[in-house]
Amino acid sequence: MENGNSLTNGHSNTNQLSELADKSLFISDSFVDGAWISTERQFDVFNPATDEKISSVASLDRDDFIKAIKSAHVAQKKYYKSTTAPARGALLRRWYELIMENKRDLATILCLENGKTFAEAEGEVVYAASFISWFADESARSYGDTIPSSSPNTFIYTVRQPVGVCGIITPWNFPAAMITRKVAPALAAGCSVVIKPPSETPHSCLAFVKLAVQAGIPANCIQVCTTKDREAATELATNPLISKISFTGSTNVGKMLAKLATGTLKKVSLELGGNAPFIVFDDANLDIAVEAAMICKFRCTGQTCVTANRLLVQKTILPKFTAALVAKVNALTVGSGFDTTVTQGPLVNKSAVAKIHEHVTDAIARGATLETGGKPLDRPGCFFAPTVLSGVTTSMLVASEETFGPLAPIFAFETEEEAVQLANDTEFGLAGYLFSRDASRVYRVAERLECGMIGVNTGKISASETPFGGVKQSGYGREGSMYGLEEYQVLKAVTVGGLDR
Ligand SMILES: NC(=O)c1ccc[n+]([C@@H]2O[C@H](COP(=O)([O-])OP(=O)(O)OC[C@H]3O[C@@H](n4cnc5c(N)ncnc54)[C@H](O)[C@@H]3O)[C@@H](O)[C@H]2O)c1
Ligand SMILES: O=CCCC(=O)O
Repeated sequence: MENGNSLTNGHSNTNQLSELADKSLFISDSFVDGAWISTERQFDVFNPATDEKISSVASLDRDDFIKAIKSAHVAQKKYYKSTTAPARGALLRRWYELIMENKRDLATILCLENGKTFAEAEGEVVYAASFISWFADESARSYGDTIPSSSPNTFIYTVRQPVGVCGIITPWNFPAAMITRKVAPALAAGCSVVIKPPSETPHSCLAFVKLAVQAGIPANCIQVCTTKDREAATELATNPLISKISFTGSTNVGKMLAKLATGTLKKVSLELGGNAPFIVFDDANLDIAVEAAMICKFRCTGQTCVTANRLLVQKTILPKFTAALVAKVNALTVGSGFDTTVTQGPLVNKSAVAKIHEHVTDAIARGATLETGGKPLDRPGCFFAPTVLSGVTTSMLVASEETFGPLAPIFAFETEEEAVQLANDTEFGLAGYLFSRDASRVYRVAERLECGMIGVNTGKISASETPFGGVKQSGYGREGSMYGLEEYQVLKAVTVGGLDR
């Protein structure tokens, strides 16, 4: 035991990989122009629970990206012309089924490279597959309009057409779901994609793509360019054959890519960082609020963009809420995600550990109280003790920066007005949460929070049917839901004149 959180030992890569039922799903090549390709230049991938090297992966250069984009451009035209929307839906349905059949292997690969617990990894595989299932159905529900014309003998209608070749760039925290949430609607719409997966976790993407090809998705319509060369990856934002770029990741990189994309006026979707407020009013059901805080804060070891970054708690219930949260945090078990007793995996790398440590040290230096945790764990891997701080104020780093780690900082507030003001005092606007049993207050506060997504009396807001996305500097565009398909489409208006009526 350390800091109240129990520890378990690491699990080696070789053991986990030898247990894959289908070993061919563990791939270290890129997939370009319908072929698996390797390169002399490679980058290494590490197991964050043990620091062991897992693999060396192909590191593509700009010319490889250009080749993939050209090939995806030719393929997209053929794919759209030769498939109906229901036929594209059927391909996605088959891909979904193959993912579910290979769920354990996919979760093993994901757990190994990302570190999240095996249960969470399996959960992510199912979550990732749910977007494919959703867009398999949505594919056929893409409607245009008929429009009464102001000119005689004229008829106007609209059609939704695929935008073209899409560049997809994703982060490591959800190595599977961030890819399927983009690729499934793109393929459903009749687009082709060139994916640049994160260099920390490329293997999940490669395994998913192998299954897509097995499902019958035309090979050149789904290309994967693994690389450590970020310059080369910017080709996705500048190449004129790319019509759309969809990015999930940090706000700085998103802004830089959006600027590059204006050069050729690409359609752009950005799912960026967050700084979610989690407001607990004194009329809330405390058990529900504490349980939600645990899910929302400590899922994926605090490395989700919708994680509760700031816990705002009404003064009257502060001692009770803090004690209940600390008790739950002390019951967490930290270690390798493959250990079934573990509830908290490692952080993704050493710099993630350094960032949370900086936030904790800064907050304590400025007067916060350490309730539990507070330091990196002295063992191999990238571990930080799950931490609760109370007495946190807006002068501290954690108030304005996304920690992206297992740190629950508690701020106190007195009035509803103050809570809303504190919650909105950030440049970000992805998710927000509020806990109250007063229906009018729920409506009022949900209306005033400057966020793209709100959880009321729940910490779970992500689902394939719910529009996912932010406002302010958390980006624009919506993923999943009935709105997700149109991000990959353009609306064409057809005016037919000279009709004989
Ligand atoms: N809003 C959302 O839906 C969402 C979801 C997950 C993560 N995120 C955010 O992502 C961040 C963490 O992920 P990260 O550290 O991987 O982010 P990141 O921006 O560093 O990287 C994201 C992706 O962009 C690539 N990349 C980085 N620099 C690039 C460049 N110059 N040119 C081209 N590609 C480049 C990376 O290799 C990776 O594939 C957090 O801020 C988190 O909030 C947001
Ligand atoms: O980290 C961001 C995505 C997580 C989610 O989809 O809930």
